[in-house]
Amino acid sequence: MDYPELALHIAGQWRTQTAGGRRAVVNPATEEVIAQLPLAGRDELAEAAESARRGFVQWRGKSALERCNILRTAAQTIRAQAKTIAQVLTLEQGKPLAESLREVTLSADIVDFQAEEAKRLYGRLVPPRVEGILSQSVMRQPVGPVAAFTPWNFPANLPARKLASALAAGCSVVIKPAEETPGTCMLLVRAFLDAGVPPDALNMVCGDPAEVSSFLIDHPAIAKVSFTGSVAVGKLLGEQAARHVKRFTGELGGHAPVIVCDDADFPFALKQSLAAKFRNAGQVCASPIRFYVPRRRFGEWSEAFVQAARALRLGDGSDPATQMGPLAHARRIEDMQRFVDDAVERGAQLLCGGHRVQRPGYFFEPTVIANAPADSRVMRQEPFGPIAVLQPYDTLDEAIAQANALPYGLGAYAFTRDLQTAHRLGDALEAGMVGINHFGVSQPEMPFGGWKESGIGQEMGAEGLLHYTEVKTLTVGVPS
Ligand SMILES: NC(=O)c1ccc[n+]([C@@H]2O[C@H](COP(=O)([O-])OP(=O)(O)OC[C@H]3O[C@@H](n4cnc5c(N)ncnc54)[C@H](O)[C@@H]3O)[C@@H](O)[C@H]2O)c1
Ligand SMILES: O=S(=O)(O)c1ccc(CO)cc1
Repeated sequence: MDYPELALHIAGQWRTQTAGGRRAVVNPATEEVIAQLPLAGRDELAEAAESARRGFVQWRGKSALERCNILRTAAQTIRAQAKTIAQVLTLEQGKPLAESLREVTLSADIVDFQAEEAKRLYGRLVPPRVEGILSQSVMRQPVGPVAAFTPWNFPANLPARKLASALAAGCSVVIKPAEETPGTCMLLVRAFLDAGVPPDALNMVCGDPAEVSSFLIDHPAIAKVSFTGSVAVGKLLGEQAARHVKRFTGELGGHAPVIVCDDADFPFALKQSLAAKFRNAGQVCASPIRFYVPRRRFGEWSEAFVQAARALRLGDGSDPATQMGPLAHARRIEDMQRFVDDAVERGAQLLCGGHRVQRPGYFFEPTVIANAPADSRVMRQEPFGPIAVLQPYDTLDEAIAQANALPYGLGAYAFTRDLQTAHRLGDALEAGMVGINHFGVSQPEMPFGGWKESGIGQEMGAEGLLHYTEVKTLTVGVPS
């Protein structure tokens, strides 16, 4: 598999020689260096922001239909190149190739959906309350140049969400993908530019994350900030944006509960839960973490869960036999170990896993913990890895209270065969996305976003586009 030569896109040029030095990109399955990433210096960041300012004027001047057609062409290119992009994604991020392929084709679907939504950015005509007014309208206009920051867990999907919505709304973008996984984003950016997005309307930079985000958020050309990543960093960037009263969307961390009801179809719930838990090695913001299981069926659930977790085949994502790949980088391994050790020290039971796999690559065993005390770190912070926590409960009220007890609210799930219980849980669970009897809450047509500390705003769906717009009212009176 080939990994491309990396370049940044600044002020209409692809640049391989930049002022900020270079950083190695590593294959997490082998720990081998696969490329050198050029990093932007401050002058180049300023060039990118100024370029976005010019690009905004050009891009917002195009009709919605024109923008739609260009974005749909980009989606076609992404689909046509899906296999190549997926291979690059697996090389830099580690997930199994089939997962990468699905992610890339879904990214094309996200672009298509937002492209079509561009044509439906409707306004309203409001009857005037005084005489002499010809029209009183409410409209949506693009917010302006956007600074977008995406992490390494979905190197195609997360840039696609931001680029599709921002560009569909008529905004220009400076995107900073994670330095661990820049190749996939570079191929997406290329697809948009080849499709006809003006070169100044789409810049891609990399560098030191804190320096780049700080520089761009403060830069006067930037009107909106969109960030996906941890709650801690989201708060920092949100605060910085707020100081300039700049618009901010944050897709932050979660700590998703799963309530398995007494009446659930256990084999079905188990199969779905295992697939959702260990997909992308658990590095998914809406990944299920806390499984609440009726006490009388706890042993049955735990045994089956552990057996299936132990049976997972770990390996290089490019091997078709691999079911779970490595973690994205070395820091994640250290963090997993801290979560496990802390839980065990505080009295939780380690049912399986809990250690780094002794082989090259950042592999961590699928890990199952039971009866973790509420003050253990794994019950308070997102592990963002292959760790599941199994907790018994006595009443559904108690399970709901525990599910809602954390200051996060991204995904929440439940399994039940009873329609009334399904609706009760759908109403009671405090999360932006609730899945009953399934985990597929991330769809191009549906808004994706968190409650509480899990975020602000949504991406995808019709709502996703609105966050890249400002409301303007226009009142036209009779000339004299
Ligand atoms: N919501 C998500 O999809 C998502 C994705 C990746 C990581 N995370 C969270 O991040 C935690 C730690 O991940 P990590 O070990 O890579 O740590 P990290 O905080 O160093 O990096 C996480 C991501 O945020 C970016 N980032 C970090 N500081 C930034 C800043 N000041 N400005 C702009 N971007 C910045 C990084 O480039 C990376 O993409 C995870 O436990 C998880 O909670 C969340
Ligand atoms: O693969 S998807 O289910 O579409 C998905 C889910 C969550 C996230 C955010 O971490 C990205 C993609």
